[in-house]
Amino acid sequence: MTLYIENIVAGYVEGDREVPVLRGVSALAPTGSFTSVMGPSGSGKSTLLRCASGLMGPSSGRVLLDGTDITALSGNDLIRYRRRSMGFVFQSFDLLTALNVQQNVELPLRLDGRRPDRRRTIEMLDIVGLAEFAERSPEQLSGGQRQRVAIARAVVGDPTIVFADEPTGALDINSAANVLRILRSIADSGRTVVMVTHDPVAAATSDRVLFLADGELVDQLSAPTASAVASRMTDLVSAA
Ligand SMILES: Nc1ncnc2c1ncn2[C@@H]1O[C@H](COP(=O)(O)OP(=O)(O)OP(=O)(O)O)[C@@H](O)[C@H]1O
Repeated sequence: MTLYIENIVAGYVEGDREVPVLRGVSALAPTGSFTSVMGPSGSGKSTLLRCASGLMGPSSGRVLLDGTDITALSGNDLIRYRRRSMGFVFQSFDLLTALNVQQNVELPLRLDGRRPDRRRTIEMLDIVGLAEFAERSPEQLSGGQRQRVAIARAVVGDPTIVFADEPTGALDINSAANVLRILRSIADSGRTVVMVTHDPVAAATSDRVLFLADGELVDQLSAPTASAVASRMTDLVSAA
């Protein structure tokens, strides 16, 4: 699924004034591509991801997914669209401890009124190397394992686009590498992946890096290497 963000302006209301965050951002993520979003703290990365995934409405601009303008969808249509087409992975995993691993993975399907197929759930858990953990509580898993469960949950509904907000932020180097390898393979299987990260090594697994500064897209890097990403970030932070 091709994501096209067109001239997004967005902010937050604080008291009686609107604080601007994104000041006209346009970007393209083609089908099957893996895009990273980087930038100094507070530059608007998470806000961009929220707008791109319909979690937050921009004050102007459009978000087109294969030509569908999701900013024009309302209420239930937007919820349904998000449940059918999108997968989400967050830094904090957000697994429910009252459910076991299998039930956590199946939750998005149940929320969408779909009947989970245990074979498919186990297949998803197998992809992230956790098939034998299906009956466990998330509390019995390490951080890296929890994040892999969250990825299985993100892809169980066969989304066409996956959004990840600092998916490796809470992980050690080995677990992070594992999670990045899985995200890379999700993109290689034809889904679009968009990831916010602070880590140049993580960004280097993607096809393209978008650099935000103060709510504007200031640079892009294709076929990134960790050192090229790190040097652009250093430039951005010293310019801020
Ligand atoms: N819910 C909110 N209400 C008000 N202001 C917010 C809210 N969320 C974010 N902001 C503000 O919007 C700006 C951009 O935040 P955002 O989380 O998009 O930045 P970021 O680049 O992802 O930052 P970080 O790297 O620190 O996570 C910040 O100044 C932040 O304080």
